[in-house]
Amino acid sequence: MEYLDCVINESLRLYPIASRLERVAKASVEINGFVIPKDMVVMIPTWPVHRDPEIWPEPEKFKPERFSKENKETIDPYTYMPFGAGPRNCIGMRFALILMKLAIVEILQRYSFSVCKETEIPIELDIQGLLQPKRQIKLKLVPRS
Ligand code: HEM
Repeated sequence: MEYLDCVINESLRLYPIASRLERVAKASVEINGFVIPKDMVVMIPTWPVHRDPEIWPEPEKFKPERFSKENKETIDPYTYMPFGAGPRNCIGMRFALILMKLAIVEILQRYSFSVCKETEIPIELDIQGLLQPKRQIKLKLVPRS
C-alpha cells in the first residue's frame, strides 16, 4: 500500500486535474515587494509548479520514489497541490484517495496492464476546464492466472 500511495501521488503530480487554482485577495497585501490589491484574482499554476525542474528533478519522469516516506517530509506542501491547498482545499481528498486505491487493488489482482498498438503515446491532453485526455486511453488487460 505504501508504494501504491507513491504511485498515485506521482500520477497526480504529473496530471493534476485542476491544472490551476484561483483565489481572490480579501485585502491588499504586499509580498516580496509585489502588491496584490484587494479583490484581485490570483492564479496558482499547479501544472508548471508540478513540473518545475528546480523543485522536481527530471520532472517529466514518472518516479514514485519522490513520495517515499523519507522523501515526502522534504516536500514543501505549496509545491504539490493536486487537491489544492489551505482551508478551501479538496473536501473529498481522503475519500478520493481511498477509492482510487481500492479500485486499483481490485483491478490489479485480476489483470495486468500493458500498452498496445492503440495506446496513444504521448497522450494528448484537453486543458479546457479540468485536465483530461482528449481521447480514450486504450490499454491491454491480461487476466492473471
Ligand atoms: C482524484 C480526485 C480529486 C481531485 C484530484 C480533486 C481536486 C480538487 C481540487 C484541486 C480542488 C480545489 C481546491 C483548492 O482550490 O485549493 C477541489 C475542491 C473540491 N473538491 Fe475535489 N478532487 C477530487 C475528488 C473529489 C471528491 C471525490 C469529492 C467529493 C466527494 C470532491 C469534492 C470537492 C469539493 C466540495 C471541493 C470544493 C472545496 C471548497 O471550495 O471548499 N473532490 N478538489
